[in-house]
Amino acid sequence: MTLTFYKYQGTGNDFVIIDNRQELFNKNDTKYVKFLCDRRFGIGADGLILLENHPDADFKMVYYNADGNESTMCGNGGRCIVAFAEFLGIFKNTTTFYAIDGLHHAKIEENLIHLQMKNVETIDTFTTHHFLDTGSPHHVQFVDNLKTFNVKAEGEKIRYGAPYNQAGSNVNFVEKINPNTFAVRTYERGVEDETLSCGTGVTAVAIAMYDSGESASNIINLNVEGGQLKVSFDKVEDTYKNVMLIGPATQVFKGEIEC
Ligand SMILES: N[C@@H](CCC[C@H](N)C(=O)O)C(=O)O
Repeated sequence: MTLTFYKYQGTGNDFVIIDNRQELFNKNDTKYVKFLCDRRFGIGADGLILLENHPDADFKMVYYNADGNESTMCGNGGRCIVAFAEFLGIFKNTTTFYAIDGLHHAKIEENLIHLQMKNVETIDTFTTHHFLDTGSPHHVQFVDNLKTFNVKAEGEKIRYGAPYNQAGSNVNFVEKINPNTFAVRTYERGVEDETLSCGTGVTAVAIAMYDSGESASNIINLNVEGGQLKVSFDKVEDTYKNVMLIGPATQVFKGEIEC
């Protein structure tokens, strides 16, 4: 049997995406998902996404990390699946879909995907870092010389260390470029390496920078290794609402693989 797949990337965070509306994909085969994401023996990706039917929305997103395990929300994957759903003709202009963290609204304007992320109420602030959940858990920490920083080695120590331990956290290292712009490099849990971009990660960085007074702007530019993203939000009392992750998402190729 052959499996048809699509490859997408959003600022260099890359995904295998499969139209699973007929529910033919075996969702419990962790080893097979890991194989599809393997860059040497499989197709190669940071994660795999299934597009499925949902009774109350245009579609449902199911996300797996490259290690083969289903995980929490993926912001760049969310932007890519919106582009894929539009390509399939599921919607025009605006859409709503379900992901593991609830309902998301999205639109496509001038080739950019605007994805509404979940509200953020809690930000834990420490002397060295911030921790918050933007759909996935994120540790946010300033470093000097981000360009030459060893993201994999330092990220791995934090991801597996206390208080995160085995459950882990994604780890974002940040440098301020100007009051509205931050450079970010992310170590991703479940990929267990640096990726070129992390959507929930830059969302966490933008909110943490505003919350800690590093930025007074509610529209923040994020420079990641794979390109540029924007995050906007409104702070209403103590909650960050209307959180939007904005950036490109591109179909790279379509293929078939034996399964
Ligand atoms: N690439 C992602 C985050 C994916 C989830 C993460 N690896 C986790 O398991 O927490 C993004 O763009 O948000």
